[in-house]
Order: sequence, then structure tokens, then C-alpha cells
Amino acid sequence: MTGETGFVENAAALLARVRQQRPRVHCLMNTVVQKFVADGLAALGAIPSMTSSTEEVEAFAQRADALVVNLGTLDEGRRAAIRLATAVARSAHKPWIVDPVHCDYSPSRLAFARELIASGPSVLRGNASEMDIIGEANGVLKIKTGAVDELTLDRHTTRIENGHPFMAQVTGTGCLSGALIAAFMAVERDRLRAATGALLASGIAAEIAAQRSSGPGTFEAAFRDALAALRPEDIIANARISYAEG
Ligand SMILES: Nc1ncnc2c1ncn2[C@@H]1O[C@H](COP(=O)(O)OP(=O)(O)OP(=O)(O)O)[C@@H](O)[C@H]1O
Ligand SMILES: Cc1ncsc1CCO
Ligand SMILES: [Mg+2]
Repeated sequence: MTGETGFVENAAALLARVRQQRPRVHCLMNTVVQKFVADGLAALGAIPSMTSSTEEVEAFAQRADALVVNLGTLDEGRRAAIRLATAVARSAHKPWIVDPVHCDYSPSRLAFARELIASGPSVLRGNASEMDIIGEANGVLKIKTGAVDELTLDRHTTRIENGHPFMAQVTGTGCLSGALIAAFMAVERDRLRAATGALLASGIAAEIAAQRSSGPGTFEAAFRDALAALRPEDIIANARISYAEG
């Protein structure tokens, strides 16, 4: 089945809205992929910021339109910064997303991820190992990425097939997808529509980029170029999406 009414058309319109509104996305992002994520957001048309200083993070979160919390290189300072920033997002009703990177490697990180999830993010996104260990996340849109992305909210599941295997060979494509979801949530309050738009944009840009690439190295640059050049009509022409209830 393809085509729940208007979802793909809405995704295409959201891409144009991100370009026009240029949302500010504050990223508490792991140190491995900060540049890749900032460049990807900028290519899309959003405005990234990245500080994790406990002195400044509340002011940055207050200024931002959406927040990404990524646990990839967690330490005491980052835990404190995350608590401060998420408190601002909650009280100011800003959309925020948790990416529980490597929560399957460490009991302490898993406990912190669960604490964050219980405090009410809009979205939780991880790869299969991370999402399988986390389990329930009541009231949160759960997204498991991979060859097919699965978005689950209550009893509704959306599957997005777009993407390319080169994505799994470039560190940070998952982290970037979380940041792109935040950018789309900044311009669309319906988080399922926002996340669908972001993952279609990312997956379709990756397919276009792969046609011009000879491996993961050239793909990385071509992916950024394709995100910058992506048009709403590319989303409408190339979306591979299905929906299920129950
Ligand atoms: N085999 C594949 N075919 C198509 N798309 C893929 C494939 N593997 C991953 N992707 C896409 O790559 C992106 C990253 O997904 P993945 O599940 O690999 O995240 P991740 O492990 O958290 O990545 P990272 O930690 O490096 O940021 C998603 O947008 C997903 O759709
Ligand atoms: C490889 C790696 N290690 C910590 S974060 C990160 C990149 C995103 O998963
Ligand atoms: Mg990851």
C-alpha cells in the first residue's frame, strides 16, 4: 500500500517550509559527528548550533526552535547540559528528540536514556540494536532506522524504504537523521508528519547521491550536495512509503 492521504505531498511542502523558515536547531551532539551534522542541517536550510557548556546551554535551547539530544559521547558535563536543555524544551513546549546512541553498550547509558524518554521527548530515534533494548516509550514517536525506517506511534506504523546502503558506511547518517527530524518538527507540530518528511528527504537525497558516487567517501560529499539541491517534486516522485494499523 502506498499513499495515506496527503502524507507525501505534505512532506514535500515541509521541505519548502524548512527552506523558507530556516529553523534554529540546537544539537547536543556527539563529538564524532558534529561537523557532519551541522553541515547536513545547513545544506537542508536549517541553522545549527552545538554548544554543550552548562553555562550557556539553557540560553541556546531557549533561542532554538527544536532540540536534538544525542548520547554518543556522554560524560558528566554532557549529562548536566542535557538535563538543563531538556528542561527548557519542556517548559517552552519546544519539540525535542532523543538519539540513544550505544545505549546497548552500557547499563548506565541505558538508564540515562530511559530517564530522558520518561521525561517526554517528542521522538526517539535509534538503530535496531538501540531501539530493541529500550523497549516501551509511552507517548513518544518511536523510530527504528535501517534499510527500512519504521515509525511507530500508538498502533500506527509507517515504513519508509528510501535510502542507500552507503548510508550505513558513513558514520553519522543516523545522527544527522535525528537532527533533520528536529528541523522538520520546528516547522510542523504533527511529529509523525515531520519525521516522515525528514526521513523521506534524507533517504531520497541519499538515492540521488549514490548515483553520482563510487563509494562511501564520494557519497558523503554527494549526499550533502543532494540535500542542498533536493526539490519538493523529488520527494513526490521518489517516495517509497507504506502504512499499517495494529
Ligand atoms: N542498508 C540500508 N539501506 C538504505 N538505507 C539505510 C541502510 N542502512 C541505513 N540506512 C539509512 O541510514 C540512516 C542511518 O541509519 P542507521 O540505522 O544506520 O543509524 P545509526 O546506526 O544510528 O547511524 P550512526 O550512528 O552512524 O549515525 C537512516 O536514514 C537509514 O534509513
Ligand atoms: C562511532 C561513534 N562513537 C560514539 S558516537 C559515534 C558516531 C555515531 O554513532
Ligand atoms: Mg546511531
